[in-house]
Amino acid sequence: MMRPRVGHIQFINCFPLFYGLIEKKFLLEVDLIKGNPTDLNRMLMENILDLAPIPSIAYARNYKDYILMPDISISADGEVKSIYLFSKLPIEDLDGKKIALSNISATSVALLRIIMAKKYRSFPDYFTSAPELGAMLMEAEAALLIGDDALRAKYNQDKRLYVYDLGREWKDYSNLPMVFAVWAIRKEYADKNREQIINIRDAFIDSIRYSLDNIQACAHKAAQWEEFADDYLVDYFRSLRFDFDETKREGLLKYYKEAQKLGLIDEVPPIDILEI
Ligand SMILES: C=C(O[C@@H]1C=C(C(=O)O)C=C[C@H]1O)C(=O)O
Repeated sequence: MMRPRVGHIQFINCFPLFYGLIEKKFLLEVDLIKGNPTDLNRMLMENILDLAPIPSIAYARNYKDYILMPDISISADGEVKSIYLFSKLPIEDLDGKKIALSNISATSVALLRIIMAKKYRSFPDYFTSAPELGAMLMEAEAALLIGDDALRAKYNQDKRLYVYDLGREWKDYSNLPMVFAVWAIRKEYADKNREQIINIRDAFIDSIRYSLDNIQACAHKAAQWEEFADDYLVDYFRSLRFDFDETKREGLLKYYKEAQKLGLIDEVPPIDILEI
């Protein structure tokens, strides 16, 4: 039998999922393929992967081919600490101004458009850019970074800039958590491989629990090749949410409804979760 082909987001936010797997040697039983979230979605579409974490908005665009893994997501209920708008002006003053968007983000790009339109009644002039803050701010009034780029830029924050956490902005607007990534499974694969999926789900849940129980060691390892102090990542891992409970699903549905109203997705998909 083939080993399941599982995607892995190459961001620090996924480290707690990964750390326990390394420690417990579960990695030997799956083929783990790394990439950024948008690449992983493409590989899932092309049947190079069986299941993968993907930007939550990518599920809305491909839901007919996918079913969702229960119980895991990458979410935040308030501050996310790795999705920031860095701005030269207060956010209230960005209507009609240029905003540079990280080209590795899908979910947060749409989230920013929603927040600007609904919370601030602003319609900036958006353009996509490589995720390099200095270069972005040469051309734009504000810049959106996600993942490790955002963690690094915030760690070395330029005090002249206004900084807005999009998890916080969303919570203030909707009073709900925000789901940034979901685990999508190809439907064909899900139909035939229930046992494997249960094993993978359980391994991830064990891994997250192990990582959070050993959070100092986990953060120390994640910070190994970075300039961050361990505690910066301890704090980060504690603000992320890795479950996919009722209120997360409610938050996700609300996000999809808002995205659909702004024409960012064609339809609001059902939150179709594999029953296992
Ligand atoms: C929390 C994060 O969520 C990520 C944000 C994504 C996006 O904006 O498209 C996609 C996947 C998530 O890993 C982050 O990377 O900072």
